[in-house]
Amino acid sequence: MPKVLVSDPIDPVGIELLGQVAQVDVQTDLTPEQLIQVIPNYDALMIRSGTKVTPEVIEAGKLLKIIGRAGVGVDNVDIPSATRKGIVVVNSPEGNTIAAAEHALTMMLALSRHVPKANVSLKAGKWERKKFTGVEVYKKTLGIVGLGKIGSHVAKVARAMGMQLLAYDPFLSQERAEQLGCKLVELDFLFSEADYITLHIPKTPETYHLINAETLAKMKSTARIVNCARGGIIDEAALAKAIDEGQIAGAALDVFENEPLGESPLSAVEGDLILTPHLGASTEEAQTNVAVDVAEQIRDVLLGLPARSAVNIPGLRPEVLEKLQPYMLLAETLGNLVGQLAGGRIESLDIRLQGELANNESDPIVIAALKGLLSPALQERVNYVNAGIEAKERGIRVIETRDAAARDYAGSIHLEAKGPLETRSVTGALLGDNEIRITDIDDFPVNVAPANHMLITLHRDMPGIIGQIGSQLGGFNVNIASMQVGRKMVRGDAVMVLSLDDLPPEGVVAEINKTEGIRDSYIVTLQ
Ligand SMILES: NC(=O)c1ccc[n+]([C@@H]2O[C@H](COP(=O)([O-])OP(=O)(O)OC[C@H]3O[C@@H](n4cnc5c(N)ncnc54)[C@H](O)[C@@H]3O)[C@@H](O)[C@H]2O)c1
Ligand SMILES: O=C(O)CC[C@@H](O)C(=O)O
Repeated sequence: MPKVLVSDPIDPVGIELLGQVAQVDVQTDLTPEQLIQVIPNYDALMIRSGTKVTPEVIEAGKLLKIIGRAGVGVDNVDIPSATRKGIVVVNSPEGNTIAAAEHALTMMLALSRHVPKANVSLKAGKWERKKFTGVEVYKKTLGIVGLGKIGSHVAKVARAMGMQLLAYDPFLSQERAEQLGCKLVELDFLFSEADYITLHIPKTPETYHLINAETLAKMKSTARIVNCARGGIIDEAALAKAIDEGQIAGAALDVFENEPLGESPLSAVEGDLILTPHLGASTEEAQTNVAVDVAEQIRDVLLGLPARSAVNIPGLRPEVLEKLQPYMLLAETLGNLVGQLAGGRIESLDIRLQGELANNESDPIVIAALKGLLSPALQERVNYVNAGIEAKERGIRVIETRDAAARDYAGSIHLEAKGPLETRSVTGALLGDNEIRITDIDDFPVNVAPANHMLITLHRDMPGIIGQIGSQLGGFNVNIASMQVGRKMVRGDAVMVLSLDDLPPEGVVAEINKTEGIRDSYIVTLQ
């Protein structure tokens, strides 16, 4: 049974789900050193934002196949290291969207009405009504930085509260912003016009310290900032100074550059500053959603199935995945076949998507073809995660073309692998029940189902040659399950494809290559 380590608190429903297919160990108080010590025993790691999955953890995780982040942000996982090692990293892109958006809105309202301070005052026996006079959000301008899933929900609710909406998101269309009632503006304009600024962006090199002394200086003295996105987007020392000096009216933060917060200039702020300990996703509903979402993906990957929200392999919507999955298998089989035929060094792989496939997303098919191509050399070390990188590192140029006019099959894939000395090609299609058929080898038409063991010969079409190969295989005690010849002209060049019941012993190829008329022969293993 595979083993899963759960190193942050996860809703029991997720652990139960994983328990159906794996041994699950929950250890939520491991130090970084202890994590490195235990991780070699595990096939999967399930985390929230607490565990830091460093390059050292990934290096030590010799058996690791998947890291599941029960949440959105994967900035606590070293993705490049995981990708290089072929480890799938999955998250739950939508499970906590509502929770995080509602927390941002809660922070905005609590800040406007001094809720935390009024609560403390009242519990201290005071009745300070005038001191805690607040402001309304109605008719105020909200600047949303990042109009993705969470930002969009904030926009919908804020609009319903009567706020004017500005948004900055360089990756979003004007049309989408308008649908949400937002005016898409430049960042400086948003900073100078907004009464409230709420951040819903990832932490990237571009967004690090986006809010700093210089940008704070552009804001209104009545501006209030909410950050329920990621620590590090705000320069905390600059923010503390801006609040205490009255440069802005206040801020509410759920996330911090260092978590847990520890010693920080924020702790000493006397002005309006609300802090919560990364609670954005902490609702019962969100924790159930993310636990189930990620546990299901870990289960699937451990069972050899694809993950639906992998962050380091081409992401696919479930409906697209359902359609493309059989073609991915076809591409992988063809890649594997052409890789074995080409042998040795491959300089480029031409991938032609034909028929209905020409109008589909190609990334998953390209990745699957590369995985197949490299698997004769790399075996299980290549997978959907690292196939692209491995191909690039080997200098394999990938050329993608599309031919919607090809009509022999609904959809088919043609692969051509060029090496320094020769070029080999294969084509394949799917039949009725998504059954794979190899329909061309080196442009010779065939119609063969892939088999575990196959013998493929390039030969001259001449009387007696098929019988001779049959007898030679019989001499090696190898049983032939099926046989096909593909030729373009009588007594010209041809290919012969034999599906075999047994793996031929060493020496078969050398023996067959001695036969008159045989140009070359290959033992191929597919499936
Ligand atoms: N506090 C919490 O507990 C909590 C919970 C969930 C998510 N989050 C965080 O909230 C943030 C948003 O999550 P989401 O699910 O909405 O993500 P998302 O990917 O749906 O949206 C992010 C948006 O930011 C935009 N963006 C990227 N770079 C930008 C830039 N430089 N300037 C402006 N816009 C930029 C993208 O185009 C996208 O529209 C993430 O950082 C996530 O980790 C926090
Ligand atoms: O695990 C958590 O509670 C935080 C999750 C949140 O930051 C996220 O990015 O999904």
